[in-house]
Amino acid sequence: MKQQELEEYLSLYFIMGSVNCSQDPVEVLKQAIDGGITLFQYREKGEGALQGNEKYRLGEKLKKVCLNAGIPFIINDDVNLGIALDADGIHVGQDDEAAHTVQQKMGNKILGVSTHTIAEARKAVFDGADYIGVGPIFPTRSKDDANKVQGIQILQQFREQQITLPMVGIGGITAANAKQVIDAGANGVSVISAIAGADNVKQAALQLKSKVL
Ligand SMILES: Cc1ncsc1CCOP(=O)(O)O
Ligand SMILES: C=C1C=NC(C)=NC1=N
Ligand SMILES: [Mg+2]
Repeated sequence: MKQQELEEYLSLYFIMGSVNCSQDPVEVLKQAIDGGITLFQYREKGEGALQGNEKYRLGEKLKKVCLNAGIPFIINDDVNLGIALDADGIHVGQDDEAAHTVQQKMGNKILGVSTHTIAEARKAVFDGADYIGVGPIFPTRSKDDANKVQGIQILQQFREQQITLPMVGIGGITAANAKQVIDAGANGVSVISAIAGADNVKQAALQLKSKVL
């Protein structure tokens, strides 16, 4: 996929698993798509997350929704699930399978890597990542083992250090702070609770979308 095309997909990158939703996850995804999300990551993780066949079956349903909407479907962490579901890409953290082996397994699928330091960002570039997730930018309650809060300056620092790879900010991003994340140099924002936890999911996505365009 061309860098320019991927940068557009990264504009409003919704991440969600059953743990993050009070409503049916399939309905939440449909409403988020109606609200204008541009990319989706299935991240089934944390207390009470689905496992095995249940995880696979929900993934299958969510992938179908993305396929119908023309939205790329990314799997978090679980490379085998990504391959089994023929996902459009995989997102891995520093403690997951190494990016370069995932690249080999997934062929020319989208490869995203979580980074928290300039060294990790440079390694992700070297390993062939297509984009990097950078954060947590603001305090977050959606990841219990999140690294320390970085603020938007980490995004500015990465650009100053000539990291030109597409990148999204993640962590505590809402309609109130999304614009600063873009102004600091991110190509888009990654969001879990501001959309998945909203009473009106479609409205929440629409509001965020208006801040990142
Ligand atoms: C997966 C992840 N990585 C860094 S913070 C985070 C959680 C983001 O969730 P929220 O958008 O609800 O703060
Ligand atoms: C931890 C993460 C960081 N960034 C992105 C985009 N996804 C993740 N799961
Ligand atoms: Mg991970």
